[in-house]
Amino acid sequence: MDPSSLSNAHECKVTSLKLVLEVDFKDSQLKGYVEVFSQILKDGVEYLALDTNKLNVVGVKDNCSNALQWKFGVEHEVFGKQLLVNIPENLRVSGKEFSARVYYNTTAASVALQWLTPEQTADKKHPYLFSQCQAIHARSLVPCQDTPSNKIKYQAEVTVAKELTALMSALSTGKTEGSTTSTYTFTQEIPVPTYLIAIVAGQLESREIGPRTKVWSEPSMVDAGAYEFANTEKFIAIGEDLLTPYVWGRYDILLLPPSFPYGGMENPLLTFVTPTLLAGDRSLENVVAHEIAHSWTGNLVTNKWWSEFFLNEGFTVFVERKIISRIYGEEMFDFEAMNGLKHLHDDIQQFGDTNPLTALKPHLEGIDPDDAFSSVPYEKGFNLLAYLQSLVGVKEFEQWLKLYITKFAYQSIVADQMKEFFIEHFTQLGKAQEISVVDWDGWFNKPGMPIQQVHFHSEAATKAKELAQQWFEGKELNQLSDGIKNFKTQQIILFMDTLLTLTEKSPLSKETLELMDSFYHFTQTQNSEYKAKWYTLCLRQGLDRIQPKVVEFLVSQGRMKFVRPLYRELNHKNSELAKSTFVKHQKQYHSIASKMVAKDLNI
Ligand SMILES: CC/C=C\C/C=C\C[C@@H](O)/C=C/C=C/C=C\[C@@H](O)CCCC(=O)O
Ligand SMILES: [Zn+2]
Repeated sequence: MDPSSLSNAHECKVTSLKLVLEVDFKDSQLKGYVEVFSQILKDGVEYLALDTNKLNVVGVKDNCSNALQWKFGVEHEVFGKQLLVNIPENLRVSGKEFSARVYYNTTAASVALQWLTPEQTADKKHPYLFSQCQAIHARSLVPCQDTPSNKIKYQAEVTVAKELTALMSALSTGKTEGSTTSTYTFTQEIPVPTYLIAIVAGQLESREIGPRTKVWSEPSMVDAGAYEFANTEKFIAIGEDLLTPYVWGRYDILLLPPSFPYGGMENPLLTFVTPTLLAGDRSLENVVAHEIAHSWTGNLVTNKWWSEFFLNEGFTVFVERKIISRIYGEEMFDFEAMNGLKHLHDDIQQFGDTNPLTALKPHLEGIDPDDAFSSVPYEKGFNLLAYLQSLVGVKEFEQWLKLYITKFAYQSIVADQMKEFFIEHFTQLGKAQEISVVDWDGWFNKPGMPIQQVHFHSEAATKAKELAQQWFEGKELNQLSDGIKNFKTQQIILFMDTLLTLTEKSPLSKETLELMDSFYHFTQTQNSEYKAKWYTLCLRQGLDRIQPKVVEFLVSQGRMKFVRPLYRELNHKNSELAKSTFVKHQKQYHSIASKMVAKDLNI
């Protein structure tokens, strides 16, 4: 049973949803109904239990428009409350089908949704709505069995003001025009977990960038997006070559307003991405490779519970790095692995290395998945796969990965199924001895850094680290003016990251930082990754002139990867400024980001 859901998919399983919703910007709510189609799995089951969170339910009817009895369960602060729909007695038989139409509206407290005023958008002309359902927020968008263990098909009819466009993580099937509104229809025929339901409504334009790909965004950003993500088709083709054919049909990208709280979200057919990826030189495109990789790992083979999240993310990081290294050279795999280890190390320090949440398979009973989120499932998960690959060989492991996708596609699985399939496959290939050294229990359940390590090697990474070491030691600094001249973006990021680690205990002088800035012009950068790291370095070393730039960055975007650590750093140096900035701008962040920053600042 999924500890993060209050639903009863094991007794009465929802098979599909039909959403009929109006996007009401005046009252900031979605309103209408959802038709819930389910199948009875257990004789005598009395209720269909759906997850809801901060939804207002108006009534429930059966498919002949007769009222059905319903009630709410007790409210849980994190998990919301059950909507219990009474199943008519004659249908309480295993194998029977039951459908219920729930009339409802979302509320201002529905966490999944962010409603932006025109002023909060890039173009400032029209309001904008977007959703973020992972991990357990779909229940604040629609009553549903909000557990990744259950996959459903969905259809939708969404009505918006005529000047706006609605899109979903589903195939667009049509648009009908009324006098002041348009109604868009969608269908998602491949069963998906509810965390992959997504909706957006706003003034949207698109540019075609490949045979199955458009970039969508507000008009002022769409050309920049089309340029930045031009390699999308190459990434999909490599994904297909590495794994199996791409089954979703289209792969479109939605470039969101700056408050989108994540780098990207793998909503099927319509990846959501942050505009902080717009570096102008495609240097942050690995996020798109990552989201594309989810088309297989996560969206086809899905973690059954959130405690198995590394099956989504660790596998996806692994495939992302395979894709990137096929284009930019094999060394990139090790380079990114080294970079990733640094982030893993930082997050484990932040949580504490005996913290149970740093285990690959944490226990999440009673825990808000947003609180458990870190780079652990991403990077420790990646390291497990890199380690397994090192035992059996690259070709053999890639072959196994294809078979893994083929075997578990369309299912939700747990780590033990992956483990058993790995052992079975390589035992059959005569590699039982090679794989007998794997400490599965240690990998899955021990907190802290990986217990069995892989040796990664990259010249490019070594150069970046050496330059950081030179600055740290402070010898012949005047000769370092060209230090990053031939560096790729990822090397500059690693250079800064290494400096951040080196200076944890022994800071650089302000003069040294100023010299570095005069050489490398980091304060002027438009690259969001450089900004985040440079500002952290300056704040830590007490270079106070950076504080206004930090505030400017904090209020110009809401990606948690940047705002959470930077608010924490600013809070150490200037708590008054951190807190007042957050309080003043809190409303412009997505509520997930706002919730997490408020916790970080103890507000
Ligand atoms: C073991 C961890 C337990 C539960 C985590 C499950 C879900 C976490 C939830 O809070 C949602 C996460 C959504 C992530 C979406 C995209 C990320 O891959 C983005 C990574 C950071 C970034 O680049 O901005
Ligand atoms: Zn991911």
